Amino acid sequence: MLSIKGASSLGTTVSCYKSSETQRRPLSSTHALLFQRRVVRIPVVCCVAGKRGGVLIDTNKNSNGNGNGNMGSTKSDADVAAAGGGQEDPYGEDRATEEQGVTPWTVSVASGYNLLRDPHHNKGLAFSEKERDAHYLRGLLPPTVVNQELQERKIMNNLRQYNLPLHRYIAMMDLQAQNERLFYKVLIDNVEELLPVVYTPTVGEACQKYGSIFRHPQGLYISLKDKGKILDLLRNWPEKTIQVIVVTDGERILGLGDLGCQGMGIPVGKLALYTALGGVRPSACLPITIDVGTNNEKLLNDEFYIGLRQRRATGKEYDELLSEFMSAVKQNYGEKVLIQFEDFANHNAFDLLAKYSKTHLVFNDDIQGTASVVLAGLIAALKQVEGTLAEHTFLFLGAGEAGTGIAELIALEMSKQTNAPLEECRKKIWLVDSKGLIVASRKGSLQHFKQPWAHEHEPVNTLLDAVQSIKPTVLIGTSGVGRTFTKEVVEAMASFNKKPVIFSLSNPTSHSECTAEEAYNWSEGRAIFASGSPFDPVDYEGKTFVPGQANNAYIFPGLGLGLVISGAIRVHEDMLLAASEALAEQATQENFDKGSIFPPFKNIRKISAHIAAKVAAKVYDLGLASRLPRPDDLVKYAESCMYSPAYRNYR
Ligand SMILES: O=C([O-])CC(=O)C(=O)O
Ligand SMILES: [Mg+2]
Repeated sequence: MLSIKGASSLGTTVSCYKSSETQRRPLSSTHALLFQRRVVRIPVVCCVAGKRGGVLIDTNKNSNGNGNGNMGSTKSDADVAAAGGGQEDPYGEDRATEEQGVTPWTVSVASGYNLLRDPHHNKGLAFSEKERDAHYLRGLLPPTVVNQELQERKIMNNLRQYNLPLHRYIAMMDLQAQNERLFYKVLIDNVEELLPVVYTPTVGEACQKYGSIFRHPQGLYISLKDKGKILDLLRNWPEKTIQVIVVTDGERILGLGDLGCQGMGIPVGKLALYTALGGVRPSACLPITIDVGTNNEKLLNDEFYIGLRQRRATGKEYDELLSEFMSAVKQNYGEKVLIQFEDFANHNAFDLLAKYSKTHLVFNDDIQGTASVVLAGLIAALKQVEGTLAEHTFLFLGAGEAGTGIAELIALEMSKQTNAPLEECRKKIWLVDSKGLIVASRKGSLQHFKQPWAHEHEPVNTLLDAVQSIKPTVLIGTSGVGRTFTKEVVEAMASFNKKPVIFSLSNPTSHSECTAEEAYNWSEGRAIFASGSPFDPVDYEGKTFVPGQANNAYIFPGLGLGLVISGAIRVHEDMLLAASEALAEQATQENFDKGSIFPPFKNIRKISAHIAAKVAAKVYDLGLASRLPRPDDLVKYAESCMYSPAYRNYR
């Protein structure tokens, strides 16, 4: 465990120890070197409670070299709660006292001008009079002192003045870079309004224009040029205790295709949600983009493009870079860091997941996260439509990561419910790709992830013909192509289903297979509809429908929190099923009455805590947890671990 040993006066040299509760030992020479390299040479002022203070900026928060600062901790839930949010206070920052020393790994004290420019500690006008005196801020701020609530009101007021969502996005990113706690406070308190800004659909536009709106670097960029040096790059990142990494290679950003290095907006956005929705500490989150080039001609010719100007590396070159990356992550952060693969193209996504799920704690959001949220939606939908999962027939438009991932999880759940073999359950599920219905006669030319879905049937070329021939009760769009659920398709669904279940999951909004309005209008208000990107409520013949958003943002923050708090070392499909059940349980009759099969996002932190608890319980049951003992009340424990964005007082 880390500790900071006090130094009582200006300029005092601080001795460095890496300590555990029972043992202290001096730093090794390598650690000392590392330490020196990063020391910001300004006088060390603080650490003794009651003396003139300072804000500790620990620029080299190294732990035990594998990022498992608190592994095996047996602190009680109450201790964790007292630490004030986040996962077990990995830096010891909330617990430093005179009795309990903590190591000053390159500790310096932010004060004055630097403090105002440090996003982790800056409070802007909310610095109190006392803090302004203690931290050399006098004169650097106008005289007024305001609280965080007023700051939040001002930000929301400003954001609402912007007509363009992209301008709101830029303003939010600027806020994150200036005052992290205020950013999260604003996002958490206004989640329904701001989710479409920091996440889909606006993040899609931001990625398309990322080069020209680029102001300051976010996340870690690893490119082909860094081959052989990835471990060094990871060590350049200022935070050492990382719990969640979201990584993309930018090849399939939402439904927008190859955006190369500009895909960085996605890991940044997803991790903002890990913190805001799931309560993982921001300092424990690391967004990464792996730049292996892009095949997007427009970007290659764009003078503002920020990535490598070359076509994508493939084959051995690609595999070797990814393999070096995965090894470096494990070496630097240990076994328990969660790596979320995001927006990789199909041809890499399935292989990466299959390869690394055996050796790392990995999860593919587009395959597994989407599957888990859609299954939750179906479990909830079946409370309104008759029949069990196995009694329904499913048709997908799109047989990529989302389509096959959802199909597989549905089949798995069906198989668990009925004890029927998985292969039999798969036969209830049909997929259409760009070449028509996936049928047995196409097997020879199908990519491996589509093959389990090639059932006996004569060839069918169009979606409409497939709908008329298969007569599905559930139609799910994961094609990435907008407006493909035409009037004829929706009307056909409504002609043989009392309540057709229709999910248009492609993102962003412009790629949705149909709009909420179309689904309700064309089905005479009978559709049970959900979409991947948000749609406004729809009035149909005097009734207002509030369409649900079947977006993986419901699942990954809670799932990740559950994995982190239990110290999981591998992801198992039962954990995804547990997450689906937990989410489905949170939808109420009131939501159903309004036409939504999902609970509102405004309750997302509570929902995430429930998901985390169910996932963690599964991790413990499967013997894959490394954080022992198992807490008695996992929901309470999950809640107690969640980061809170309220300002801290600086002594
Ligand atoms: O980001 C989202 O909204 C959902 C998602 O993962 C994708 O569409 O790739
Ligand atoms: Mg995605």
